[in-house]
Formats: sequence, structure tokens, C-alpha cells
Amino acid sequence: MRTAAMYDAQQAGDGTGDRADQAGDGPSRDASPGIWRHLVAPTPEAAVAAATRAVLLGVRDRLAAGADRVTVGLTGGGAGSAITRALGDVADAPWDRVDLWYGDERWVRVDDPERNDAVARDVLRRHPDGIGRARLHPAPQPAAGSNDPDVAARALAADLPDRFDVLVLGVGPDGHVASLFPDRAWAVDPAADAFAVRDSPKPPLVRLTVSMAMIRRSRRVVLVAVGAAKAAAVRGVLAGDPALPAMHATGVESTLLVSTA
Ligand SMILES: O=C1O[C@H](COP(=O)(O)O)[C@@H](O)[C@H](O)[C@H]1O
Repeated sequence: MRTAAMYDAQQAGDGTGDRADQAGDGPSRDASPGIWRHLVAPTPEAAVAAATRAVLLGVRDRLAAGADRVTVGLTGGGAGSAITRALGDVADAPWDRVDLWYGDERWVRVDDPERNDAVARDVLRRHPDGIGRARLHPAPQPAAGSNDPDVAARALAADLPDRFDVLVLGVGPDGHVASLFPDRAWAVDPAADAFAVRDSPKPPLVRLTVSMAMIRRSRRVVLVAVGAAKAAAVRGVLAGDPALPAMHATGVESTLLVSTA
């Protein structure tokens, strides 16, 4: 069985230039009214710290603007998990006014360590007086009697906020964000806020993901691309390669790409 790590290793050797013909009909980055910024961090740790600060700033700014609660989307993967752990180390944030979701989830049982939200559940449990006061909204899991990912995606869509105030998205080596992969149908249903992916090139095959439309309604998007394996994807995003989902992942107010290359 191919694992997610094997997939990443294979992707690290891939260029992205040969995908220009996959452009599809998704929205272009230029269409976004948001401000787009790229921060090159000297180390992975610095990248995680910068992304973590951006999330906290987004939470504080939203509350300062008068919101009762703040909606935050987290991401799985290496850097995403490190950001979630770093957020857990921040005790003095207004966590009791924060709702947390994941931008995508693997279609596995909630006790499976492959779940993206396994990290958040662990972090919330460890910090009951800090981030443990936030409300985590787990995506549906396969269960006896409700094993249809399409039904689950509709339930997820119904549980999602109107928009994320802050959405963190890891960038895969192939330029994927959430579970929206290049060469896959990530732009076909712009009306859906979430849908099921049944042919993920990165295991597991079946996932639930927010849509590009949902991503692009976010107030602030923080894209994180850490490590040499992501360098080609970062170059592609900077070059505006429309085949890369990450290139389209912009926020309404701002978009920050944090990378190490
Ligand atoms: O499978 C996934 O991969 C991406 C990127 O992960 P990374 O380890 O390459 O940073 C992640 O953002 C997504 O949530 C996850 O499901």
C-alpha cells in the first residue's frame, strides 16, 4: 500500500511545468481583491512561527472588529500539525471565542492516527485551560449505517461557517491545498462548500474537503510551504501557474504565503 509519505517523496522529484495544460476553468489569482504577500522564512521553525503569529493576529483582529466568535480553519500535514501544536503553546489567546475546523479530512475513523484532526484533539486535550477552550468541529467519519462520503460531505458543508476568518492551508509538493489536487476535479462544483474526493493521488483515496469557493470566501488565508520538496510548488504559485490549486487559494482580505524557499 502506498503511504502518504511515499507519495510526498515521489512528488518531491516532480516539476510542475508539465501541468500547464491542466489549467481548467478555476478563478485566477488576479481576480481576488485580496492582498497577496510572500514571506520567505530562514528555517522551518521560523515558518511555523510566522504562520502561527498570522493566525493569532487574525483571531485578535476579528475580535477587535466586534465579532463574537472567530472561525479558524486548520490544516493537516507536517507544517500544519506543527502550527496546531504551536497554537497549543499559546495560553493567553481568547480561545473560548474560537471555533476550529479542518479544511480537509481523511475518510477514516475518528480514532485513526491518519485523521488530520487527531493533532488538534491531542493539543486541545493537553491544554484544557488554553486552546482546549476552543470548540473543535470534527468532520464526519465513516460509521456503520452512514458510510457514504457524499452524505458526509453534505453534513460537513452544513456544519461549516459561512466563511473562515482565518484559514491555514498546507501546500503539497504538487501544489495541492486541502484535498484539492492538480489533475483532479477541484474546480468543477464552485457552488459546493465541501465535497468528497474519491480519487486522491495522496493516500488515503477518499477524503472530505472544503471547496475552492469556500477557501476564496475566507477573510485571511495563510498558505504554508515548508521544505525543499515544496520549492517547485512555490515557484509555480509565484509564477501564477493556474494548474496549481494553491495559486487560486486566496483570501478576501489577505493572503500570506509562508515558505522556506
Ligand atoms: O494530505 C494532506 O496534505 C497537505 C499537505 O501536507 P504536507 O505534509 O505536505 O504539508 C495538508 O495540507 C492536508 O491537510 C492533508 O490532508
